[in-house]
Amino acid sequence: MTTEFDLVVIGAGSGGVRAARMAASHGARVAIIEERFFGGTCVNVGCVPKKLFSYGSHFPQEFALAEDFGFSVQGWSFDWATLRDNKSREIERLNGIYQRILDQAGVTVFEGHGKVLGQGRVAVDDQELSAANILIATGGKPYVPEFPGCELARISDDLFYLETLPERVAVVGGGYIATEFAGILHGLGCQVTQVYRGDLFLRGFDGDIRQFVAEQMRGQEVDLKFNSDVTRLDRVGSGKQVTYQDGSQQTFDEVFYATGRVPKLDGLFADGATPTLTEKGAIKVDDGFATSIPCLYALGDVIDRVQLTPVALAEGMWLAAQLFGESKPQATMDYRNIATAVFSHPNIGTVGLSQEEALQQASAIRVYKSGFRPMRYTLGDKQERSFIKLIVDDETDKVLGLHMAGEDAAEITQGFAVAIKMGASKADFDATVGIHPTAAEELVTMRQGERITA
Ligand SMILES: Cc1cc2nc3c(=O)[nH]c(=O)nc-3n(C[C@H](O)[C@H](O)[C@H](O)COP(=O)(O)OP(=O)(O)OC[C@H]3O[C@@H](n4cnc5c(N)ncnc54)[C@H](O)[C@@H]3O)c2cc1C
Ligand SMILES: NC(=O)c1ccc[n+]([C@@H]2O[C@H](COP(=O)([O-])OP(=O)(O)OC[C@H]3O[C@@H](n4cnc5c(N)ncnc54)[C@H](O)[C@@H]3O)[C@@H](O)[C@H]2O)c1
Repeated sequence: MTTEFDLVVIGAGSGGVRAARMAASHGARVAIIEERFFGGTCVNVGCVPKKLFSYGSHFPQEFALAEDFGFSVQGWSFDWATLRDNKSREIERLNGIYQRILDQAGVTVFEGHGKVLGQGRVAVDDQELSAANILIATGGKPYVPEFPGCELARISDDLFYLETLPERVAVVGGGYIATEFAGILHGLGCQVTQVYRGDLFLRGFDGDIRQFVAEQMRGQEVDLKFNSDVTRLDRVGSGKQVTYQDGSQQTFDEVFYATGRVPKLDGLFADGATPTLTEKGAIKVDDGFATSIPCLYALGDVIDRVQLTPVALAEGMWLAAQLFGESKPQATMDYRNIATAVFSHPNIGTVGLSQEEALQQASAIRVYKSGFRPMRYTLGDKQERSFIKLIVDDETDKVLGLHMAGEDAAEITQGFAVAIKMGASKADFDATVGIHPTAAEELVTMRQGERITA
């Protein structure tokens, strides 16, 4: 049988679209299959609508701040339906753009469910395609643990389409999504309880940052309930009653679960066509994104390495160049020093190692910390603060980690990520003349470090 396509991609999300476009730009005959929405999680129920809601959720704070500058902003009100529907309109526009980008790149688009039938064989619903290579970029889906009443839990997708905004909300989980949702919902006026089973949320982030964000959120009157596990959910009137492991109970209007995501493999493989999976149910790939089946590749959230859009994009570009490019990229994808942000209130920006990780790799480090009240807040009694931390290898002077929580943390961190990726030393930071007055200048004016040995 002749192959119709050099590459068939299943899933038109961040990784799939980028791989398809880039492969086509290298001259490959490419098809892509999408069953739900163009642009995938990030565009439809992830980064983009989340960030739009996050922008919205800062307005009450801005109105209050405006008073300190002499503006009178009284009598404002908020209409959830306007924010939700404006967001949905913008997402529809982006869906169209994604489809057009694929068309313009010469990628053949199929709308339907993609299924791997065997080596080089893919089905789109009832139609069969043949391909020299197949790429799985089907992403992930929310995971909710099994417990009595778990069917009453809402997932992150639901937030983006809620009919009405609940007054009292519980957000269960201590990762990116739960912490971002807690900030958004609180900012939009909900009474929020974030429930986390461990001592302190945001596991994996730098310890000082985790503490700082918890203090700031408590200061904003978000109820952070740590060391709490939900054992059951019951419907009580129009509310949902949470029972905790200690027997205590609380009733909310909505309970969101953000307890991680799992790879999306539903109906993806015909019998006998499933590649090897990891213990956590992700598709197992080698350094070149090859699965255990010849010419079958996978990348993005479905391989569960780093669940971030820019990582899926980078993996897609890498693979397209590797398979079809004239010049091959570096031997393997470089996952070191990937900058990331949590769009919580306050924002977190981070790149490189946390203090805990640095102490496992270096025999001694220097830690520079600065906590301050941003100038914007100094005219009134607002207690918003920012916190910045640099971690430096004491022997080599190389900056190993940069962490910030506070206003503009994500934007500031992105710029500094270039320096850290290039291997900047603390002396390089010191030799950089700051921009005054900014919060970011703090990062090039930190002089008093504390030496800590492993
Ligand atoms: C609430 C939330 C907020 C987030 N915020 C951020 C953020 O701020 N920054 C960031 O970097 N990352 C963020 N992420 C993570 C980011 O969205 C993902 O890492 C990224 O979308 C992964 O891209 P992907 O291509 O692997 O999968 P996806 O974008 O999930 O795309 C997979 C696509 O495959 C389709 N599909 C699945 N199965 C099939 C099938 N059998 N046939 C056809 N099509 C199929 C799906 O419908 C989907 O369109 C967020 C995620 C969530 C849930
Ligand atoms: N700003 C961003 O870049 C951004 C935003 C959102 C999501 N994301 C990506 O999406 C991924 C998924 O986000 P997430 O927040 O769902 O996952 P996560 O892995 O960040 O956090 C999951 C949380 O749920 C908790 N948990 C897991 N199982 C549980 C259980 N049975 N009971 C109670 N708690 C449980 C974990 O302890 C953890 O705190 C993230 O890892 C991230 O890579 C990125």
